Amino acid sequence: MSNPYLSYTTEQTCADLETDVHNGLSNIQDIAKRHTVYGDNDLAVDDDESIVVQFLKQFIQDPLILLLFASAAISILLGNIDDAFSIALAIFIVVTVGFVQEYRSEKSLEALNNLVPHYCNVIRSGVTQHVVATKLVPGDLISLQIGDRVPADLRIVDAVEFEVDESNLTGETNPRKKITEPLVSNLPLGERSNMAFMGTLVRHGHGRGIVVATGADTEFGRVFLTMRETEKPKTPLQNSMDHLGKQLSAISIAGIAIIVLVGFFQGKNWLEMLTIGVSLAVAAIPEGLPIIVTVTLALGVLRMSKKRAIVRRLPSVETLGSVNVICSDKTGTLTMNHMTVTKMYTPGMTTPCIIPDGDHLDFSIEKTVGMNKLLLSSALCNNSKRHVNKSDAILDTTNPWAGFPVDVALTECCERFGLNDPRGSYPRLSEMPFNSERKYMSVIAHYNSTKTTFMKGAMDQVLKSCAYYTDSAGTQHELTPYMRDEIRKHEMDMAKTGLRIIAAASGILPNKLVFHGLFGINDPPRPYVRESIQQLMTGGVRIIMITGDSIVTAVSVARALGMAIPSSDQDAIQNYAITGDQLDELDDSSLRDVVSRAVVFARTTPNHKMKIVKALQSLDDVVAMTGDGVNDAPALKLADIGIAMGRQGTDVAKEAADMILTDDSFATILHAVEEGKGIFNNIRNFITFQLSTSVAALSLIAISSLFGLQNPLNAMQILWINILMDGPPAQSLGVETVDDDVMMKPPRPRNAPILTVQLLKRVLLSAFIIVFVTTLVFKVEMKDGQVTARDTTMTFTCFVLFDMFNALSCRSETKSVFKLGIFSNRMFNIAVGGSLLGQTLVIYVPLFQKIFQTEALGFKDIVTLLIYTSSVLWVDEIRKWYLHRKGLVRTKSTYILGNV
Ligand SMILES: Nc1ncnc2c1ncn2[C@@H]1O[C@H](COP(=O)(O)OP(=O)(O)OP(=O)(O)O)[C@@H](O)[C@H]1O
Ligand SMILES: [Ca+2]
Repeated sequence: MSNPYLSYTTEQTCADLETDVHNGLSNIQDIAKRHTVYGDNDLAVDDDESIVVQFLKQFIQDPLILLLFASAAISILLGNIDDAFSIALAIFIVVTVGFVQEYRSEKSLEALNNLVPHYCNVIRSGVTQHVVATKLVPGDLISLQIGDRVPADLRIVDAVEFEVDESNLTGETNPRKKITEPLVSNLPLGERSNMAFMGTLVRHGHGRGIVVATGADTEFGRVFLTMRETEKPKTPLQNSMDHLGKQLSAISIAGIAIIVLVGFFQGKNWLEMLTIGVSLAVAAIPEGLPIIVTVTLALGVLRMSKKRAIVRRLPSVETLGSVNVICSDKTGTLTMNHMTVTKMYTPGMTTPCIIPDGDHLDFSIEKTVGMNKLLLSSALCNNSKRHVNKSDAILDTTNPWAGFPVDVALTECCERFGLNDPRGSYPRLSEMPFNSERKYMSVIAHYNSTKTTFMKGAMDQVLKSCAYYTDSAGTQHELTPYMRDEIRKHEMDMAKTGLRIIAAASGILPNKLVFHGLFGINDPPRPYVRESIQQLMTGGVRIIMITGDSIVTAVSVARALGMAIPSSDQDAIQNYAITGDQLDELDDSSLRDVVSRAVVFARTTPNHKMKIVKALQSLDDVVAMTGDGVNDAPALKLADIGIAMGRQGTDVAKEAADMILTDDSFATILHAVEEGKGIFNNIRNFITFQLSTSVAALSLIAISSLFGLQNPLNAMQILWINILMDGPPAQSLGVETVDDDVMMKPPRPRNAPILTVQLLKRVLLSAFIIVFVTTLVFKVEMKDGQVTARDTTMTFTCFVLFDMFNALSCRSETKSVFKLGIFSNRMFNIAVGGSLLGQTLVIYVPLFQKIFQTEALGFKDIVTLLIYTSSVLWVDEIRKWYLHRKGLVRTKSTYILGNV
């Protein structure tokens, strides 16, 4: 499809869209009007099907429901209007429960899409504003820089080394260079070099563009709409649920066929047998299972987002529970990224000068000429700036500064020494900006009428370019090897206390600079990080720090955070820490060896992250990796869980990540892993519940058929049991709060099956008790040889109460429900309360009595049944007690005791 804007000049584009190439749109009413015409700039599409249609569809989708309809129709033909009515009502209830769940699952999935709002910089009335991308309209002028996500389809009007990665649209992995000149109008997507498309990512440079299409009109919108028609990919868990469902269906259908045949040869009423058979099929097949899994995952994701971890893809929730290595950035994740200069060193000092804490400008440190030179270099080679007014500080109104935290710390230090911003007095001619590969920043400025280089950065980088140094008096000397060692020694001493070291220099010849000294910058650990690391480690998760800082600083910080690192520096640096350069020297097998024990990776560039993830994965580890920069994206994609920083992170990192931390804090990762493990446990719990009910219902009918007894439950009753099993009680097990003990258990191995032998044993044990006691109750009630309403009511109620007690004990696999607190899961209380209320209506309200063929039970009956049916809970409590006694369960308390 052609696009006219391709062949327009930038002026023609602006004229066509009635906008301005410098100031953007200026008229608020005009913007509002465009917004009403074009709508929000997002891809939310209205559901094309009404709820009613969706609901009605449910009736014809399931073959079992159709079979039930058939038996209702046959009943009418045979004149059993009552039966037909009952069956119809049952169908209605079963379908409604199914529909409500499916609808809920869809709604919660939709809610997930809105968790990560996209922001962008739009220029309106000549002012740059940071706004949510959905508010954009055609004609808006957008400013883009490296790391940004393109918010709509744009015609580029300004491009400086502007390169955009369009792989998610065109599949082309090399970034495409963008230009402003007009082209011909019918180019394929990949060659439209003067346009940028929604959802693509800026890899280099910066530029500006005019919005020419928003929302569903964008190229991405078109792809998205066709993609929606293809099926959504399922998570591994959902797939194995589907698989399990199919297996169970096959087994149940075979079983049911036998039951129906046997009944038929025993000369039972064939229509009744058919109806029971179909109802049994409806009940025994856990068709609700995949939906409950989805809802549980989605609700888990919503819960996590409240704890500031946004999971972008459902499968990640499952993976989180298996993570056994977390590789974390240091600055900003483990530490606050709030930096202050606490020490200064100039050559010749015996000990560094300590800068006292606090904001006071009046402190009694004598500023030597050498210190002045050090400060001046750091002030000139600096990009921090104070926000002029509040609206500049869009992201974080509490922070009055913009710029790298190191730059801010240095400027603040200069201010405290009374050195006001000198950048105005010495105009900057050129700049080498700081980045994590380069590890320094340098500028050339017009200083005392000569072009002078000012440099600051990691010490090795700076020292490499230096040939001289200044002493305290400001006198220049040659930088002898002895002096280099002396400086290194001081750097070491400062770094050992966890300070980040920045060196500064200046000079006329760029490779013969004059070294002025060092700053020691403190960046305190974030609160709760130490505790989180401790908890993760006791849960069998390894924590690795990856940082651009020096090895000595990094080791010191790692130790302060309680990471697994020995207290001797010698040992630590030899065996537990490694630099990026050393990493590059290793062959594959020694790389694996290093990666399997190292705790600190220092002086790394983003490319090292890839190497580390690959090596860890080759050791079969499940790796979580944090990152924020453009260059972190490949590692984030490769990691099993890529984690991007919500505040510091670029859009590129966020798009590549599976999870986003909205507070950038390491402690949040702990919460997410906890939830991930917890959700998986919950899923196992409701599977246990559903399976045991399903097995029990099937065996109950099978056994009574094989022994030639009457049917202990009628079709309506079986369908009612199905609602309890597939419906609210099962769902409520999925929202059980995460147990503290979850972090004591080691991560689940990759691809570990859900159905373990242990789980199956538990299912069979519970099912056995339910079947045994229910059959007994039925036998006792049937002493007269006649099946009366009372008999089935007793059996039916017995089964339902069993189900409730079973659900209660399924709330945890290993922990006593009395320890969990019987009433601690609110949704469970509501679900079980509702089920019991429903059961009461079914046996006491005349209309329902007729439908379900029940009759009122006495108080004594109910008490007896409660005593019988609670057995399933008691037996499971004994099982749990036994597990603990045998020490088969690791809990917080046993762990603490074990450590005393
Ligand atoms: N603004 C800056 N100007 C000059 N040099 C800097 C600046 N910031 C950091 N450095 C130097 O570069 C080194 C690496 O910094 P970088 O920001 O890449 O690491 P980091 O933030 O610790 O990495 P990570 O966030 O992955 O933990 C630092 O040790 C410091 O010496
Ligand atoms: Ca079912």
